[in-house]
Amino acid sequence: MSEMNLISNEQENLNPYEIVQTQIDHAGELLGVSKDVLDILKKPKRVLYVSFPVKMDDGSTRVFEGYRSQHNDAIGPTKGGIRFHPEVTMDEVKALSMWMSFKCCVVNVPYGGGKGGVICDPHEFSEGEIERISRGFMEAIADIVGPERDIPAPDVYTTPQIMGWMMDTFSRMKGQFSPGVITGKPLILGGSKGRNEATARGCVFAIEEAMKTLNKPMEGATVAIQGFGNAGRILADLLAAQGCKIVAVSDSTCAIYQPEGLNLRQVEHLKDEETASIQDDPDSHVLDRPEDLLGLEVDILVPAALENVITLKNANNIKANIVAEAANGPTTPQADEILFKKGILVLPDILANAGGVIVSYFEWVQNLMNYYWSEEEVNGKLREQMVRSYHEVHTLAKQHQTDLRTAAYMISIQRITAAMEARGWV
Ligand SMILES: NC(=O)C1=CN([C@@H]2O[C@H](COP(=O)(O)OP(=O)(O)OC[C@H]3O[C@@H](n4cnc5c(N)ncnc54)[C@H](O)[C@@H]3O)[C@@H](O)[C@H]2O)C=CC1
Ligand SMILES: O=C(O)CCC(=O)C(=O)O
Repeated sequence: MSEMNLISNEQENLNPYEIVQTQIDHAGELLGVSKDVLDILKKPKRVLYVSFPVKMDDGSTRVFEGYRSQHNDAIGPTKGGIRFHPEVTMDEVKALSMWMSFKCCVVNVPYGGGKGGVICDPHEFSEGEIERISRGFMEAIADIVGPERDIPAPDVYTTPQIMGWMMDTFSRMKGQFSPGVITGKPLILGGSKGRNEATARGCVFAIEEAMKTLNKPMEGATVAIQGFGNAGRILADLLAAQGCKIVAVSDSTCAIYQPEGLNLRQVEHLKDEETASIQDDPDSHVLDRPEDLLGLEVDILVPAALENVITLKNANNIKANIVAEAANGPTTPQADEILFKKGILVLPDILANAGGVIVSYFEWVQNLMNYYWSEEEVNGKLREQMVRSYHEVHTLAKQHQTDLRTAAYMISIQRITAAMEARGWV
């Protein structure tokens, strides 16, 4: 990490595509891999831009834009979620697809990385409009996805129901039932038991191992979580079940804090109410600025929302012992360097949130076999894969006296390089 020497007074670069390129260069340099290899890894193989018309409820037609990026398919078909968010950009989707490649490799899932995004805020639309946007996007990308080509999944503001509509659209277009084209589906359409909780559950397994590394008990550990959706909310429940005290959570509207521990049932109930919000929780107080959650004195900090939240500006304020990145790309390279110097153990996104794609892989395998596993079997295999990967990364980081992110990239780059060599690409 010390070689990075990235801290400067210049304004920080927050472009996620350039950030992932910096991360690749840094790990590649430590590994001594050739420039040819790095040149391949630093660009996605294919990025599709699409625009598609959608009939709105008021009879008007609106044109939506989106992207699907496929980074590297040396090891297998590309894989990764689809995000519906007003701030989606092509560079963001490219970066997310690249993080997917390294994520799949570090946990030994035989996929390359892909990612998609539609520029929209689903909160503005009716259910029928969201269905038509989902079907329209799948129709627009159908030529480049498929069970053996590229397999989407849920991400920010997309749901199992959306995966179901997309699967249906693809199956109708191809004239055959194709559950393996997408994962994170409703169970009745070939979804896997445990997929909905998998990102959070995998992150808990990584946190447990990290706490053992630090000789700290889970019981009583304090936790702050930014983001209260699929990843953050389920993490709160699972960590509370391990005896952790969830003292703060936030969503896109505000952050709430209760040093004695939040009443999670109450907060969840408010989150589910159409007419209420977590800020109505009578037993906690709303932080002046939502980002103040990041600087709370807690054992475990979990960014579980969007990119670039721990930056040069606030990294020095982070007081947690562990930062567990349930979100993709929450920490910038410059912030990473500061956290490393402060002795904070960062569980990097490509490891910490890999539970989602691990169980997506299990879902795809079950779809291809048309034979389905119990939840215990899924969770047991997930635990095995997360624990083994954590220790591989941690051991390498110790050997190289570097941070876990760099070690995770080193493992992934070695594996992708071996596949590219075996295929004769380099
Ligand atoms: N869903 C999955 O299987 C996986 C998700 N991830 C990552 O986890 C992160 C969260 O995704 P999901 O939980 O799936 O999305 P989600 O749509 O279920 O939830 C997103 C949550 O973030 C909150 N949020 C949005 N903007 C925010 C802000 N500025 N500050 C605080 N909270 C904010 C929303 O209110 C919502 O509670 C993303 O980075 C995603 O890429 C990573 C691996 C797998
Ligand atoms: O489940 C998957 O295939 C990918 C989930 C995802 O988008 C991610 O890990 O960031």
